[in-house]
Amino acid sequence: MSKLKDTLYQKILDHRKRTTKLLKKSGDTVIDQVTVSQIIGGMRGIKSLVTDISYLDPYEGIRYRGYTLQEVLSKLPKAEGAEMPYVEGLYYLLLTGEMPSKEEVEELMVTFRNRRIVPRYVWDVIDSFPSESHPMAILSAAVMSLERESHFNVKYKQGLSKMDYWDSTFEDATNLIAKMPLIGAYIYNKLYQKGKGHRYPDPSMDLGANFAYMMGKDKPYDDVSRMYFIIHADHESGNVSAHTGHLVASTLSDVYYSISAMINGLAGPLHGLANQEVLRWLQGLRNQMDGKLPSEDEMKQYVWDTLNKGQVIPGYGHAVLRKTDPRYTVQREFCLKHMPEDELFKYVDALYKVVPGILREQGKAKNPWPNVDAQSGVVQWHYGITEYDFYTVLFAIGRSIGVLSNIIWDRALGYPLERPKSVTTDMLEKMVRSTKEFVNTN
Ligand SMILES: CC(=O)SCCNC(=O)CCNC(=O)[C@H](O)C(C)(C)COP(=O)(O)OP(=O)(O)OC[C@H]1O[C@@H](n2cnc3c(N)ncnc32)[C@H](O)[C@@H]1OP(=O)(O)O
Ligand SMILES: O=C([O-])CC(=O)C(=O)O
Repeated sequence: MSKLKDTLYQKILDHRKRTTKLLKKSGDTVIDQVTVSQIIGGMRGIKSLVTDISYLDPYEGIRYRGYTLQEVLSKLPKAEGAEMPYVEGLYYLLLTGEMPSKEEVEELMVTFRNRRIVPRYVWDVIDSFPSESHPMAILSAAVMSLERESHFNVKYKQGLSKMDYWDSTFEDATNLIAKMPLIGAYIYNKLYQKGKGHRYPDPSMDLGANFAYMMGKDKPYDDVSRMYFIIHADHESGNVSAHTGHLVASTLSDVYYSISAMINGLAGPLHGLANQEVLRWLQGLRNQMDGKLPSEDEMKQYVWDTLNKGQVIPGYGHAVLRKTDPRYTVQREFCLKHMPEDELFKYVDALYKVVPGILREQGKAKNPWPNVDAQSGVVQWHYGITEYDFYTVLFAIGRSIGVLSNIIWDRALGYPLERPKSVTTDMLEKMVRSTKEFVNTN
């Protein structure tokens, strides 16, 4: 057994006792109450999921296993001369809650390298898509086509004990994380770099550096990839992509079905696709300006015009956050260091100064501050990835690391099939009436 798997197994054994005790001794304790507006309004704020991989505080932002993003980026082991840590180390941290040593990460890097093999039929699936297809549709199909590789499915058919579900799920998850960057880069090269062909992985490189190599990008794109995959990896369990992955996996569908579903959820413009929308929207402004930087008033007018058309400002607002997203800040600091003179970055920075005030004045959005998507596309654009349809594929590669870590733990703790209850509008109205009558007669 590898060091990671062994450490994980010990953690699982300890954690099972905590979950069993909670269920046995406190199963009836009330944790939350649900209002009509929560039921009609997308279940905001209802505490109904459990995960120890990450937690999102509305004012502080995400913590992975208790560590802020700044702590994760400074404490995880790095390659010699690299600014950003190994992505592989993040997987170790998310799974075990322990900050790995360099040796532990190196062992895991070998595991990943040995699994960077994508069957030929996956390339055929990708090649068979028409060129106008969205890269997220291609990614989703490519991941789902791998379903026949699932160890979990084989073992399940052989009669697997519930206690052992996590083990083959871990193997599937690790295989998929190793393959995702190869699939992403292949899609990019097929759609946008036709003449160049596809580069096969370099076994001497870590996940981030190898992705940059397969994309045909020089330094510091290796660090950009590491930063990007790490900061997008998880955002607790209620966001659409994480929740979808968990929900589908709760039926004991394998990780390929679950991550394909996760990808489909991420592909909507209110969620992950907002990062491409930001670039599309910014290009609209740029075109209007005929190359010159807009004045503050011109910028404000563009924002108001968008709102007055009944559209949202992409990259702003959030269902949980009530402050600037720390993932925005991490990328902003990277931009200030590496590309302060970039024209689009100047647009993004100028928007930061005007959009929150306008959203406050409009008075609808509960959070007027920027989220991760407002900054991520501009970094990619700077390094030559100007095909913004591709950006959510990068998000999906990162997000799969967190969602897969969660799915392994779901299986380890025996979480059941997810199945909340729905009611009819008639029932809601009756419940409201009976509550009012109760209040009036008491
Ligand atoms: C990785 C991520 O998924 S981060 C989010 C990425 N998405 C975006 O950036 C898209 C733009 N933002 C939004 O559409 C929203 O802020 C969401 C979807 C992220 C959150 O939605 P909600 O939790 O419903 O936000 P909230 O409660 O603040 O919405 C209240 C109203 O403000 C509006 N609003 C929220 N954010 C914005 C915005 N950026 N621009 C304009 N209006 C907004 C909502 O559309 C809603 O309007 P309505 O009452 O007419 O329906
Ligand atoms: O948390 C959310 O709802 C959306 C988000 O920022 C993410 O999933 O990264």
